[in-house]
Amino acid sequence: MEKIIVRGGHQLNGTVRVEGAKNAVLPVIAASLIASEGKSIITEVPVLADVYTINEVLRNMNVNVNFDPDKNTVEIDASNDLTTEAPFEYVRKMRASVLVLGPLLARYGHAKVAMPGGCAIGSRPIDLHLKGFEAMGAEIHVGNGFVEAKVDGRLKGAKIYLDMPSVGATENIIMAAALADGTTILENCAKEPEIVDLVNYLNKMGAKIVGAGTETIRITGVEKLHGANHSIIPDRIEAGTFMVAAAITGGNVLIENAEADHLRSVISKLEEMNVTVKEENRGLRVIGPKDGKLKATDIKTLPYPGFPTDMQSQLMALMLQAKGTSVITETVFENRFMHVEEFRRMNAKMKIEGRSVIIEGPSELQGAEVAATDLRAAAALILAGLVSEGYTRITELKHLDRGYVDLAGKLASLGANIERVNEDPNVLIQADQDNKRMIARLS
Ligand SMILES: CC(=O)N[C@H]1[C@@H](OP(=O)(O)OP(=O)(O)OC[C@H]2O[C@@H](n3ccc(=O)[nH]c3=O)[C@H](O)[C@@H]2O)O[C@H](CO)[C@@H](O)[C@@H]1O
Ligand SMILES: C=C(OP(=O)(O)O)C(=O)O
Repeated sequence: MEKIIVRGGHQLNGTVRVEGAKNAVLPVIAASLIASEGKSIITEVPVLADVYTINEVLRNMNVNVNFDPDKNTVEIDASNDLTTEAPFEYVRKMRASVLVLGPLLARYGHAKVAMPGGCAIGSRPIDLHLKGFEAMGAEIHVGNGFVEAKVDGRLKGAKIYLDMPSVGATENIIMAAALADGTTILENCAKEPEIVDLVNYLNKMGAKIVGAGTETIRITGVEKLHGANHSIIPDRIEAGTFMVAAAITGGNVLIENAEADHLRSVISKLEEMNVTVKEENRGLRVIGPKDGKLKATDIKTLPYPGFPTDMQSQLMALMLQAKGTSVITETVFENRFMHVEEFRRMNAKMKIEGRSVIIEGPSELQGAEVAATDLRAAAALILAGLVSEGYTRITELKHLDRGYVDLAGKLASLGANIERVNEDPNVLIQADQDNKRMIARLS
């Protein structure tokens, strides 16, 4: 079994570079399906398990996908005749597989994708995606574990109001509307930077879309789209994770390629907590409090530009070190507190009250064996391990690998005492022997 083992107590210093954004590259690769001619070359592609999965989804549909992980590029040629199905084996691994629905429906008038189930952070339905397609004239059929969308001829432009600004629904509806007959006006849509990145790519492919990054997006349908070259924006959540790593260890880290404008809510909370954040030419410099004293604060997760739910668990790790009472309220997902139990195993003092977690800090964190419950929980447990007494062992790394490129290696390059190991689960090791072995390996 693979584990990450962290020995707490090391300050982080130096420079680290963030990769292209997972949540931008997945819709961009899905959108490449729409191009009936030409080739797309996508650069700044992070080498993540999710990128391998979306590439497989496309290959399974007869798209030529050529991923060069050494160059961080993906070349995509979707000009073949494609099949229009995404089976459960992919959707189960990665919910973002549902993002092929919009592009396939736009290009072929048909798409069949396994229904995504719930996941560790909530039930995550796709009703808003489907309502949008229906408003454009598609017939939706849900049965036998699949959702199938069909339209005779082209979709029709429509006025669509989203009940909530869902990121995935905004992306799927924009992609479907790109080839619709007429204009689609999408209101109350998501404003995340990843939406803007997707729209920039679609416009390079020949689409006519305005308003991305605002509440209303206007899509004038065109007859066809072609391949285009595009560079993925930096990952604001990976950047935010390193910001917390610097802050929690009282270090001084330059996070290259971090985009300050995408991180305003995170920067503002860190500053409230007594962390210094400086904008530099190459990125963001984050310096932990000189007196070592982090201040308690409250956060409420919200759609962009509010505080991102994908940074909630990392901030929770930081709040555990802050003096006083901090409150985190999760409003985006119904059940994104699974990591609280794992933090408690590390001696964290906190309680859940409805959609909020109340944290009494600072907690004297102790190393323990903990399991990642989702991707950001994995990162948060590693962050807590950086300041815990003794060794923290984090398992279930499949979650981490979906969204972070070599997080352990990058933290080690900044001075963390951290290692990824492959341990045989059949060998039972006494705690003291285990510790001796680790001391030999890490010190
Ligand atoms: C690949 C990707 O980009 N993933 C991000 C995307 O996920 P994703 O696109 O799945 O998130 P959404 O914005 O759609 O979900 C937000 C909320 O809306 C609800 N909802 C959504 C769609 C729908 O049809 N009906 C419905 O009720 C969801 O259950 C959730 O409670 O945005 C989330 C919110 O910022 C992030 O945490 C994810 O990292
Ligand atoms: C929840 C996340 O991703 P996904 O929507 O791909 O599950 C995330 O990136 O934290």
